[in-house]
Amino acid sequence: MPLPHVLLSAAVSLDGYLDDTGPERLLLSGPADFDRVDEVRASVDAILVGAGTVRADNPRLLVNSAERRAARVAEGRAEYPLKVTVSGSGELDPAACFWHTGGEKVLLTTDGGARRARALGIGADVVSLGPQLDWRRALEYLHDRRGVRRLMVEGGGTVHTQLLQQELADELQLVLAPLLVGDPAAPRLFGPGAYQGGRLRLVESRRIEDVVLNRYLPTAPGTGERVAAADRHWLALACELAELCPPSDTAFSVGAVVVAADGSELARGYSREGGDPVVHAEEAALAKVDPADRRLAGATVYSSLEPCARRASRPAPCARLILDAGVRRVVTAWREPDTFVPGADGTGVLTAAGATVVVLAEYEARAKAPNRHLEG
Ligand SMILES: NC(=O)C1=CN([C@@H]2O[C@H](COP(=O)(O)OP(=O)(O)OC[C@H]3O[C@@H](n4cnc5c(N)ncnc54)[C@H](OP(=O)(O)O)[C@@H]3O)[C@@H](O)[C@H]2O)C=CC1
Ligand SMILES: Nc1c(N[C@@H]2O[C@H](COP(=O)(O)O)[C@@H](O)[C@H]2O)[nH]c(=O)[nH]c1=O
Repeated sequence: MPLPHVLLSAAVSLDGYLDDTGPERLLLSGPADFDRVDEVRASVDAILVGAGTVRADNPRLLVNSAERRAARVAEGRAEYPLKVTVSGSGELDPAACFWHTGGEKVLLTTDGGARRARALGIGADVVSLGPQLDWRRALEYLHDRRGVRRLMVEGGGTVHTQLLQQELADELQLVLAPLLVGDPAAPRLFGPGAYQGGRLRLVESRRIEDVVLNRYLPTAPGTGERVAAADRHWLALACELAELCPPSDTAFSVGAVVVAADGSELARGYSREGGDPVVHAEEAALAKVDPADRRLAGATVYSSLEPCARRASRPAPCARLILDAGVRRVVTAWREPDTFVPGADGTGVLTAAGATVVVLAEYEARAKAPNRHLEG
C-alpha cells in the first residue's frame, strides 16, 4: 500500500532533549530556523503532532508567511496543510489552539478515544482506527482518504520514536541547538527500543545562525515481507538506474541495487551496462560484489523489473544468480510481462527456493517509463 513520504522534524539540545520541564515551550531553534520550519510546513500536505505536544505546547502549527500561503493557493492547494494529531485516550482540551486555527484538522484515535473526544466536543474530524492505533493504518488513512503525499511530523518524542522504530520514517530533519537541559525528567527525542541496525545516511548539514540542521535518511531494508521506508528509497533508485540503460527494442531497461541489512549499498547496475549488449541489471550489480562477502546472506536486491526466470543469452537467469549469491530478499516494482518470455515467473523461482519477493506496485509506472516503446 502506498504511504505518504514521512519527514520527522525536531530541534534538540546538545544533551538530546526536546524541551525542558518548565511551563513554557523551550525555543531551541532561532528565528532563521523557525522560518525554515515554516517553509517546510508550506511544502507539505499535512503536519502531525502527538497529543502530548498539543497538551504541552498548545501549538497552532500554521504556515506563518502570507507569501507562502498565497503560493499554496496559487498552486491550487489548501491555504494551510491539514493538521493531524494522534491520541489513544481522546483526552484533549477542546479549547486548545490546535482546533481553532488554520485549515482542516483531524484527530486519529481509537474507538474509546473517539467516544471521549466526541464527548469533549473536539472540533475536528474524529477518526477511529479501531481498538488500538496502528501507525501503518494511520498513514494509509492519510494517504488514501486525505490525499496526503508528504507528511511533516513535528514531534513529540513518543511519536518520533515509534515512527523511526517501525521504519515508517523516510527522512529526519534534526536541528542541534547549542544549549543544555540537564534534567532527566525532560522529554527526549528518541526513547529506548529497537531501531534499524547500522548508520543513517547524512545527506545535508547546514549552519543556520547558531544551530545546525542535519538531514538523514534511514537506509536499512525491511526484513521478509515487512516493508521499510528505506525499501521505497532503494527501489526508486533502481528505477532511476533503469533510465541509464542504452535503449533496446529487444530487451527491457532495468536498474538494480544490492543493499546490505545495515543499509550500506554493496553494488548497483543496469541493463546493457558497460557496452555488454545482453547483461541484465541484477547480473551487472552482483558481478561487482565479492561472492565471499558475508553481507550477501542478509542483503536485499532491488530491481525495477522482477528478476528473469529464463534466458537464451546466458546460462543462468537472474533469479538463479540471486539465489546462488545467497540473497534471500528481493524488492521489485513490476512483474515481468509476456513481451519477450511468455510465462516468465522469476518470483516463482525465488520463492520456491525460500526467498521473499516484495512487489511495490506504486513504482510500476516509474519502472515502465524507460520501456514505453516496448508496450504493444
Ligand atoms: N523541540 C522540538 O522540536 C519539539 C519538542 N516537542 C516537545 O515534546 C514534548 C511532547 O512529547 P511527548 O510527551 O513524547 O508527546 P507526543 O507529542 O509524542 O504525544 C504522545 C501522545 O500521542 C498519543 N500517541 C502516540 N502514539 C500513539 C499510539 N501508537 N497509540 C495511541 N496513542 C498514541 C498518545 O496520546 P494520549 O496520551 O492522548 O493517548 C501519547 O500520549 C513536549 O514537551 C514538546 O514541547 C514536541 C515537538 C517538537
Ligand atoms: N520548540 C521547537 C519546536 N517545536 C514544535 O513547534 C510547534 C509549535 O509551533 P507553532 O504552533 O508554530 O508555535 C510545537 O508544538 C512543536 O511541534 N520546533 C522547532 O523546530 N524548534 C523548536 O525549538
